[in-house]
Amino acid sequence: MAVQINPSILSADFSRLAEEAKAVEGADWLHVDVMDNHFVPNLTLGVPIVESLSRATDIPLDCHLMIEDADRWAPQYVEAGARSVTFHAEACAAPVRTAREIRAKGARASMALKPATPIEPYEDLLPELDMLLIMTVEPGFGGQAFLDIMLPKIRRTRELISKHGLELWLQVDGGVSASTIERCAEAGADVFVAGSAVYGTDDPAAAVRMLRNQATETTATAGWACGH
Ligand SMILES: O=C(CO)[C@@H](O)[C@H](O)COP(=O)(O)O
Ligand SMILES: [Fe+2]
Repeated sequence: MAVQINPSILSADFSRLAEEAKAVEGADWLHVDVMDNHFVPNLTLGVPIVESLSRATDIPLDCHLMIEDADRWAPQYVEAGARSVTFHAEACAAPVRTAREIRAKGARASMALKPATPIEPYEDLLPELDMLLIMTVEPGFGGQAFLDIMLPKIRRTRELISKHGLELWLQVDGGVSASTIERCAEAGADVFVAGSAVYGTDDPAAAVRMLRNQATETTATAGWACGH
């Protein structure tokens, strides 16, 4: 029953991605932010770099697609080596079909919600997913301040997961750091993405360990049970 810490390479040095992956050995997943300059006002990387990175590291890749036309692209990221693929609800025309395609190709299927997107309309879809990502900043950039106003949504999502008895992981992404991770864990998150709080330090592996300890301690005393 362990929490998971996923460093985001958005805050790493893009010219040394393989080394930056080694710098966080012990992390559960490597979080890869794919941005297309349409869904979000920023541009990062695509399928060829995910392919190369998946060959360069043993840490499984958790691809967060901040791109339009997610239905078309999500399966291609599984083929590129991603073990988990997250599409945005706001960018996906057929989330059930897309989630099933991701799973059929052998990866974990995940859906993300921007801060203004409520969870309630998606309650019936949750069994189709392996993870739900609640954005705790507006997507597009690393290093933004954590949005406390997302805590009630995390709490409501955890309640829905419990109500339906699902094995769904609940990920938070954006502004997660030593000063915010406990609030997220207390509200019900069990998978934590951290970019600047990991790669912005001198010792990224130590930052991962510290975040893990904090989240684990909080989870142990929180009123909900971590599902993995
Ligand atoms: O998806 C995103 C941003 O859109 C994130 O994954 C960021 O990379 C998180 O960076 P920090 O807020 O942790 O610095
Ligand atoms: Fe992300």
